[in-house]
Amino acid sequence: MSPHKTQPGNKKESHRVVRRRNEQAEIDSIETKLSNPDAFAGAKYFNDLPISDRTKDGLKKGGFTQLTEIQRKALPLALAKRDVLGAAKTGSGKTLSFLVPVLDILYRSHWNSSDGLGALIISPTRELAVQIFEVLKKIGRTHTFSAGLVIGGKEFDVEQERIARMNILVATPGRLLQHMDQTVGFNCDNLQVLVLDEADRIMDMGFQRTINAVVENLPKQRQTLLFSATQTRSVKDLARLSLKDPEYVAVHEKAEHSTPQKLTQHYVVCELQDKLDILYSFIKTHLKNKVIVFLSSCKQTRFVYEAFCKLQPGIPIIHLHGKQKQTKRVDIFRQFSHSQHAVLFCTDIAARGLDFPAVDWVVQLDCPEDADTYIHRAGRTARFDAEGHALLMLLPTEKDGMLEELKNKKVPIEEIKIRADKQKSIQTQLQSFCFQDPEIKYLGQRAFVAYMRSVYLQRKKNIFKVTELPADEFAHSLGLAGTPKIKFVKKAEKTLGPAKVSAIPSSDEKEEEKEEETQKTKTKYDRMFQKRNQDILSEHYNKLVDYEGDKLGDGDDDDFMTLGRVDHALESDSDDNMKESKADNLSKRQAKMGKKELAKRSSKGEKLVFDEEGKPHQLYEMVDEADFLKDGDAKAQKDAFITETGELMKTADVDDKAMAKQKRAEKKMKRKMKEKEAREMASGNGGSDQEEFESDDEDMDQDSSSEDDDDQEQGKQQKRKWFQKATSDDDEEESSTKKRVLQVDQPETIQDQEALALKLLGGL
Ligand SMILES: Nc1ncnc2c1ncn2[C@@H]1O[C@H](COP(=O)(O)OP(=O)(O)OP(=O)(O)O)[C@@H](O)[C@H]1O
Repeated sequence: MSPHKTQPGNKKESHRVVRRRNEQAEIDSIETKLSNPDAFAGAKYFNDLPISDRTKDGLKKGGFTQLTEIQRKALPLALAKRDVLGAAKTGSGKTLSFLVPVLDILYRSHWNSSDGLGALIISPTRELAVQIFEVLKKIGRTHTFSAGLVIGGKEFDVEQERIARMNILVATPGRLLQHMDQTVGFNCDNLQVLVLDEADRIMDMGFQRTINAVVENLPKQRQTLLFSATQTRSVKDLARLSLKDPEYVAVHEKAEHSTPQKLTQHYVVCELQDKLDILYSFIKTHLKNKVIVFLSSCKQTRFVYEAFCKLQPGIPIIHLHGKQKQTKRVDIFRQFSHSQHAVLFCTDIAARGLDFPAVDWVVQLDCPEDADTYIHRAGRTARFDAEGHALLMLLPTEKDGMLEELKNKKVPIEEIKIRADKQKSIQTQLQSFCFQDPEIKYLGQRAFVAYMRSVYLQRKKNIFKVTELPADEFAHSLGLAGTPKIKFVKKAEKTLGPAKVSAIPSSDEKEEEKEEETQKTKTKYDRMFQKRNQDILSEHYNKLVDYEGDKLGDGDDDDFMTLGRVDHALESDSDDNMKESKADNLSKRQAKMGKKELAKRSSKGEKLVFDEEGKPHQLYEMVDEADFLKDGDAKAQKDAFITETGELMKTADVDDKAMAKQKRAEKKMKRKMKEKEAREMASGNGGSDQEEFESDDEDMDQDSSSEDDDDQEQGKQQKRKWFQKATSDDDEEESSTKKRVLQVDQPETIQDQEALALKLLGGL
């Protein structure tokens, strides 16, 4: 029992009163100790610090006993209600450096549900917010605060309902501001603590204005804690705006290296076209490891994921990128966290802050944009006091520039060579995947363009040299038969091997040029395949067109480069398909022409026979003359054929006419029914219940689709994602939505988590 605790003095004193008195004594004692926070500079354990028994209990239950360096330095100051600007290496324990003060400061203020919002934690990404929320749940379950996640990706009005009741919120900037603007009853006037986590990333992601607007809505009299892994200028700017006389806590500033001590770091210099072979060989030799592979775009991530799944290397493969639905991303985060051996292909969405336990290797397949991004990516392994390895793949053209950057940032990294005998080529397999599966080929093309684009867009031109990339070889290494044509929207005209790069001179002219380009690239096949109902290939092609359409919304890849012409070898395919297209697939032009005119213009049908090699021949070429004459002379055979075919056509014509008549009758009937209903409505009788119900359903569909519009992958409503596996995102989504309706015991979605957290943390 703590020294400040007392027993009930007399029977009339309720346990509640005693508890209150004990709590107050504990709080008084803590406050006294915190009048000199420097006295705790040498603390080793959480128990040595002046924090509440409840928080200590939560920390113990969460498995946290010993302090990390940043915690030792930042906690006494933050607990003493000072503004803190904290900077420490990745994986050094910054999260607890602000969560412990948040809980304890509210506790010391006797915060309860009627006091409203007491602490606000802002994180740049949803994943990170979820992660912070989970740690909060872990250590905060001994308190009685209510806590919520405000990260978008779920219904705004549901959040609106709950947000006003929360004591602690973990939020992403955009969604938070939306609530500040639109949610009546969301009041931050009492806010005690504001936390800005991953401040460097908040700034990198362009949230400066949003944060400024959020801060404007907060009371000036508050405590602010700002944490960051790197101390950039923009972080200092942010600190100037939001902190008051802050205490600077930069624990690793004087350290020899900026990366964790137990992180072993290597780089390998290789050609672009060899990267996937090296990656595959690496994975095959690390099957008993947990590996994260960073790529530079969502499209590459998807392609490499799909292709490697098909290669079946013998280890679970998952992928994470910004185009996945929020729930899917959270699922993947959990799945990888709980895996012992797995490979995660991902974009930089997973580079900062995410805390996957026990990652053995971080492989940077594509060069990071700068040394800070390298440090963040590599920091996904060797966290806390664990060991880890990082491997960076550099192109010969990237080597000097990137190594110089890393040296300046105090990153100790050494070169290793790949043993040629250990390297296995997967190019033939990728080629055959692309050949057999147009979807893989399509993904490969997109990956190619996305990679080129990402290199082109890099700011550091001394490292990233797009014109020196071996475009053809790279395309082949992805399994593509030809190099997709790409266009840069930029001043100078450049050519990448045979891949033509056309130019758009200035932003003013951009739109015009774009239009022109669109006109130019509309070949016969473009036009033909835009008619959705033609054939399978057209559907495949339409996806390309659809995704090009996506570009406005997704802002990811394609507004800078586009696939000018698609390497499908479509010509013969499409001609055949056109021949086979049925009458109801006629183009508008053909339909206008009328059947008779069309019949006049079109050539007569020919009967062809295919030889063993698949080559077509006229019928007579394949028949021996003697055999042919057995059935009578040529003229007689011709007459018999015409009579027989004529009869068949007559029958077919009768059937067609009967069918057309029936359709007309059905149409007429429908029209009459509609007219009748309209008359009834006008005379005051509403439509049937059934109809009302159906139209409600339609609205619901529309709502649910718009709810997902942050996710470009969804593309067309109701349309199955073409690149998915049998257990697709859609299926999972659907089942998780169903689950949401049911009472859940185990938290599976963010809502479940929140509900659980409410139970655990709060007494609403
Ligand atoms: N005192 C502690 N005792 C044991 N484990 C700890 C302690 N503090 C933090 N950890 C663990 O160390 C890991 C890294 O912590 P955390 O995510 O807070 O680091 P970070 O500094 O925020 O990293 P990043 O900059 O990458 O976000 C987590 O798994 C966390 O559970």
